[in-house]
Amino acid sequence: MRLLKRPEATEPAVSASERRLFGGPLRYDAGWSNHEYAQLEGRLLTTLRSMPRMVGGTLRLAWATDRPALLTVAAAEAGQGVTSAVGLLVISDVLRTLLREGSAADRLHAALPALAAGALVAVLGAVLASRSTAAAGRLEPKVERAAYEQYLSAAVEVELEAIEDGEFRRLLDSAQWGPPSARRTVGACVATLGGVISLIATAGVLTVLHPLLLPMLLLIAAPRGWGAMRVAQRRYLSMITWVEHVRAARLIGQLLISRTSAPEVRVHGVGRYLLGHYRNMAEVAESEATRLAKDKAATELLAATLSGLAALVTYGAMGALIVSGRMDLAVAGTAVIAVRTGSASLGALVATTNTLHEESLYVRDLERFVAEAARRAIPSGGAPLPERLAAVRLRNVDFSYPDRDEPALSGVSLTIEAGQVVALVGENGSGKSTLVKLLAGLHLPDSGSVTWDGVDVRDADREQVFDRVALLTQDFERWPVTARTNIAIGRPGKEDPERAVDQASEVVAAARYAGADRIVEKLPHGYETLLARVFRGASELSGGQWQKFGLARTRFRDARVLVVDEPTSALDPEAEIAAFDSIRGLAGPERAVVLVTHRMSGVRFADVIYVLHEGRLVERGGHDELMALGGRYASMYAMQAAQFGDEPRRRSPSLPRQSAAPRNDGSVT
Ligand SMILES: Nc1ncnc2c1ncn2[C@@H]1O[C@H](COP(=O)(O)OP(=O)(O)OP(=O)(O)O)[C@@H](O)[C@H]1O
Repeated sequence: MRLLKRPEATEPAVSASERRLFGGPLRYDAGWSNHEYAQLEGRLLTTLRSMPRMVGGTLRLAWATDRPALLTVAAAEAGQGVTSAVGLLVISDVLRTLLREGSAADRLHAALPALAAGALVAVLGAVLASRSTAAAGRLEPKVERAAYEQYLSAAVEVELEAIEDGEFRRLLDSAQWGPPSARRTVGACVATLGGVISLIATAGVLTVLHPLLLPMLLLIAAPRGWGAMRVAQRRYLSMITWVEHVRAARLIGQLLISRTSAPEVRVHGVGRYLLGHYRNMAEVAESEATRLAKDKAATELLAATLSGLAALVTYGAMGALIVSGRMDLAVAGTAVIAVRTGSASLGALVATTNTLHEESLYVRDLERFVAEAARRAIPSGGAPLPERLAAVRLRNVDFSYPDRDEPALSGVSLTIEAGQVVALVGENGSGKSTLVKLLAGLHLPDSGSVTWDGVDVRDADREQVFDRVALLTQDFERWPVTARTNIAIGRPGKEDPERAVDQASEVVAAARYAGADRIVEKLPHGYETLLARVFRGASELSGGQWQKFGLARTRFRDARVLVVDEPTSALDPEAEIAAFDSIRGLAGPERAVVLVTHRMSGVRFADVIYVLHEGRLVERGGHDELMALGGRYASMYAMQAAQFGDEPRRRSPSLPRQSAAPRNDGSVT
């Protein structure tokens, strides 16, 4: 039986709103859309055959997290199957005793031991069910937690390049549904196991009672099973096809309530406009829900009719067998009960099998992600780096992003020495941030080398490379934690409870250094103020105030190479001057500062200035040297100075087409 025919009607109608807002149906570039194909090709046998492989991963996880709970569930479910089989045999025995000849009192008396045994078996069944529920309840959250930990730890260990790769991100996206699905898979496994065992038990008893009873049970249960499977499959297909539409409607809802859109929503009247589109899209989605409900009702009615007809045939056949003396009345009575319970459990089994299949699709995504993440993980171990830094060298470095034809860096060679303040300048997209990521070991060069005191980053223990870098990037993280932790998170390892006092004073010193102490003074709970407006009692900072916290964090990290990328973009003029002073002060005999900025005033003091243009290094030298050269740097500087009219224009502010000639190795003469 084919599980699913793809009815044309499930294709979402593109609403006028979707067309207007998104130019057509909104399709998330998400990995889970792959399931559509898995489902479309699904057939009952294929589903059943793939089941052990698909639930294997979850069961292995359950085995690893709580072996006793898993064994308890399995034993309790098997025990319940046995009790239900014994229960049926007891019923048969009781009926046989009650239907034989003799006075009612005698027959009842004779049936008492079997009745008592039946009661005992029922109690045992209930105890086993409660044991199974308790153990499964203990197991499920543990499996979800273990799966989520597996997901998160795999994600944090991969190379940055993987995180920026669209394919990998799709996998990352689809795998996030894996942990809750693993939890539900445990529940569905338990239900399926219980269903299978009780079905085997019922089938066994029926076969013992009369060989014709088992085929009869299947005849009655099959239509209901088919109906349950069909409804579940159609619901799933509809969910897959319509989820994009539902998400699009939800996206509009989020835009209406988000903080950043709030001013335009009000002033530009975007609120009423989007609300109308939301209603329009919701109505289209409701029509799909109505279609599904009608389809479900029709399927269930058809299944019930077929099942009723099968029951009629079965009971008719049983009647004929009884009349012809080929079936005992007591056996027939037991058979009626067994057929009813058996058909109900077969229907439930089909439904749980379907759930199991659905959930395990998501768990399989998680498994694929974990395997791929392991393949793309940052290698652990490697050559150690010397404790004191002498220099970091880039030699003939080429680097391209996977989805770009043009290289982001091409033949770049430069040296950063301890004690230096090195500035990287260049127009937008010239490769400054990319260079910084290579320097920090976040990306590896396609060719050429990056060496830390002679050790190639490819061979180095990357943890040691990271340990020696402090990063203050343009989009540095504004952690939703307290002011203190926002600074201390710069070096989480310093959070040793035994040196809590030291740490507190270091946080204060770092804040003072960056000028963040004056901000803290005005916060309602000082350093213990939570910085995230979304939480109750928290405070929010302005962009410039956050930059001061970023600088304080960098200072607190106290690394060998401090990289500061556009650290003053949101600062007022006074704060900017102070920030550049602080940055200059960060350099020390064993520490280098790499400054990336478009503020030419902040670059003047650098020991060496490197100018990048379209991924190539085109100029290098001190401020005076580069001004005298009259190349790209001099033009950029003159352009900014000219805006204030306080510096004589040395030349036209337009950038030169050809600046100082780069040497073959990418460095500049
Ligand atoms: N993650 C990425 N994936 C693909 N291309 C990227 C990525 N990051 C940067 N690029 C591209 O690489 C080139 C260099 O970018 P980079 O961010 O290094 O420039 P930048 O000099 O720091 O620019 P800006 O001054 O605007 O910060 C640009 O063409 C940019 O579009």
